Amino acid sequence: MSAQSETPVKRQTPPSIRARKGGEPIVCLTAYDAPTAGLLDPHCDVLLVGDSLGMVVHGLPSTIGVTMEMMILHGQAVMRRARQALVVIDMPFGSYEKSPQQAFENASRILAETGAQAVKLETGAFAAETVRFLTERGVPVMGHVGLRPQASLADGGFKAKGRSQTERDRVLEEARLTDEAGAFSIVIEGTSQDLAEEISAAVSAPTIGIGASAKCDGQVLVVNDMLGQSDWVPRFVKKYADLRGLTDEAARRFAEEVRARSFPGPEHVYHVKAG
Ligand SMILES: Nc1nc(=O)c2c([nH]1)NC[C@@H]1CN(c3ccc(C(=O)N[C@@H](CCC(=O)O)C(=O)O)cc3)CN21
Ligand SMILES: CC(C)C(=O)C(=O)O
Repeated sequence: MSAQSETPVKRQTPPSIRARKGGEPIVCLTAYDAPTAGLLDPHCDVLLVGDSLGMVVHGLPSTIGVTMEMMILHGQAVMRRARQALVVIDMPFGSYEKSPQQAFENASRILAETGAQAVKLETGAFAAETVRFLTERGVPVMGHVGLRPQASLADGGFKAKGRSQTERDRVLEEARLTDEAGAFSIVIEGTSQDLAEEISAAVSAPTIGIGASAKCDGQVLVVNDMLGQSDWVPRFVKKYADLRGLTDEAARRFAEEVRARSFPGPEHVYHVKAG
């Protein structure tokens, strides 16, 4: 091999992520566009094209209005820059609930049109049959239990889970069913630490927490939230940067310089000789 040739990168796979159960924590962030995917890829095991993009990128009030077309378009953008991370794409509300067949049609379309390696489904008890149908047919599935944003209409908002024993038992059962149906990993969102710990111990798939404590096999956050770019964040978010502050200050300085006619300067002007 010549010195110039690029070393081929080995990409994470559903089995390589599954093998991380109880081992080195799985690092996951959401990504919705190509440049962000390129910046995050060297640091992450998994990049999730979450349906949170409806709220974070498109300004929708919830994830209910997100479409297959939106997921595919953003999935394609992320796949153009993700090199070694496993890329997982959310199935939007309405694309998988009707039947396992409907789920397979839409999941296979997402995989074929984006080149991503797996899909994620919010897995209430009803979804166990669907997860099995997909995994048996070659579609790697990430499950998602606890606070399920696509259930926000039925729940009356985004509600953390695990407050009553009945609710704890139900979420634990949903995680067990998702695991038995063959999911290669399971997101646990918005639960008490006890419940997250109990689920993580009960399932064979690695769990990836968001607002579910450190007692999971990995962690995920919405990238715009951890960069300090969102105007509102759930309380489980830690901000690692202040992009709102940086953006506001940069826009303010640009406006000031345009109004003062000090931008553009001589170095930003084309000097084309006449003739
Ligand atoms: N920007 C953003 N970040 C996210 O993490 C995120 C989204 N959007 N959109 C999709 C889902 C929705 N998520 C949410 C949305 C709201 C709460 C929330 O309001 N939590 C309350 C506690 C609710 C309760 O009392 O049970 C909180 O105070 O954080 C939590 C997760 C997580 N996901
Ligand atoms: C918050 C993560 C887990 C998610 O499901 C999303 O980004 O939609």
